[in-house]
Amino acid sequence: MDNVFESALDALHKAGKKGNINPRVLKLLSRPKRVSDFAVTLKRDNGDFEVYDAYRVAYNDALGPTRDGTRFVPNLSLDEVKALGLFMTIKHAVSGVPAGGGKGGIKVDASKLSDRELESISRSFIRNLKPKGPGVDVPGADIGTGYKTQSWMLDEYEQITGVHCPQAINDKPAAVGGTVGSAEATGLGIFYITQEAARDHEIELDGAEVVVQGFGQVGATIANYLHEIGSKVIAVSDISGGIIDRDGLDIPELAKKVEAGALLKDLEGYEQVSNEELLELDCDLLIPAAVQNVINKNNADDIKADLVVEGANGPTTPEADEILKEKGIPVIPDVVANAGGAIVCHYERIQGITDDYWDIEEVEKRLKKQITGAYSASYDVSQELDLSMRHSAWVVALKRVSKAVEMRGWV
Ligand SMILES: NC(=O)c1ccc[n+]([C@@H]2O[C@H](COP(=O)([O-])OP(=O)(O)OC[C@H]3O[C@@H](n4cnc5c(N)ncnc54)[C@H](O)[C@@H]3O)[C@@H](O)[C@H]2O)c1
Repeated sequence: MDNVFESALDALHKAGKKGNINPRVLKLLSRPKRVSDFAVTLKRDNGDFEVYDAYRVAYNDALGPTRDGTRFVPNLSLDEVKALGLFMTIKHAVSGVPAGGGKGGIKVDASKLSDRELESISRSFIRNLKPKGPGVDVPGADIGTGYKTQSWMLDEYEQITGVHCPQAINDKPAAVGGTVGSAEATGLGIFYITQEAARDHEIELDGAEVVVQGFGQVGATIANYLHEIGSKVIAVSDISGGIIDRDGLDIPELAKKVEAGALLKDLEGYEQVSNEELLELDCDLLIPAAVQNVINKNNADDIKADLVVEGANGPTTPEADEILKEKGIPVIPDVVANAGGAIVCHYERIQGITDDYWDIEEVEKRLKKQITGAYSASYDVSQELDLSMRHSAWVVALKRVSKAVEMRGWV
């Protein structure tokens, strides 16, 4: 299935059937509630003029205001934004976050823009979106956006309304009303989930052999947490390729080199491994934390890990999911495993609304309780209905959305 939105709908209907979800709710969830499709213009530094496609999708808001990321990427499509809006609806629902799913973005290569140009399109995105505020829709960050763009978006929103309102935009730095712990939230959430899953599948993490694909914000963070508790991270990779050491890599040392700008393939003194070979290594735990569709029908049969925890969004295709299930390899799905960022965005909102800012211990304590709660709810349903964790996570989420939709009398 090539169309990303069709694949998302396929997942929706499969889970809906397995979970016996009200067909009217599935019908309602088969398209977004609201789509904004608009233009963002830019006067380039060199005098050129550009018009970019921009979108914001409010997928479903039965559980609360729509929330989540804004993607600045050159190949953005409305179907991709719709699919991501549905995924966020599921991720918030399974995590117990009182929010609906939203997503948006601009079809632009942000890496080719100067800071002034990036500021201009970030502000223009907010002006042209005409956001209705934190009770309706809250844009956060995603690929190509981050602290800088979110600070400009917040400032633009506040300039328009004339009111300070940190809860209107997510993923801001703490200096403008963001939360501490946001940068590590996804990696830390994956760490908590990995501890739960390792216990349920009888894997001793102390000394466990771990492979991590992707050594960016998510991959390096989870590799480091596991290294700290004595796991042997035997292989890691980035877009340039991977490195392997069966005795365990020195993750803090590697992180320093990568933060300084090194690519893994250029590091001297390491045995190299390709991204494809890395996924097929014999190990206790495999964490794909880079891009989508890396475990697919071509390599799923050769995966030898005892447990897969999805750090990236959509790293396993539906066909590969079936193959891994037949092989008895449990997969902890993205909607549960990498929900830490979305959960901590919720804490960012609470802190913005109350003007009461928490310390890191408070953020981490709440994250652990909330994300492991999502894991347990999904695990219990997977045992009860004999489903994969992916299907059970969707069923848990759909039941929660369904209840809210029905109580509101929408179907
Ligand atoms: N950052 C978050 O809070 C967050 C939250 C939820 C999900 N995710 C997902 O996690 C994944 C990683 O996000 P991130 O924030 O760490 O990104 P990042 O840009 O910080 O790091 C990505 C890493 O993957 C590597 N990479 C890129 N393309 C690759 C390829 N084709 N093969 C192998 N490696 C490749 C990069 O070199 C880099 O090491 C993405 O799928 C993202 O959607 C991130």
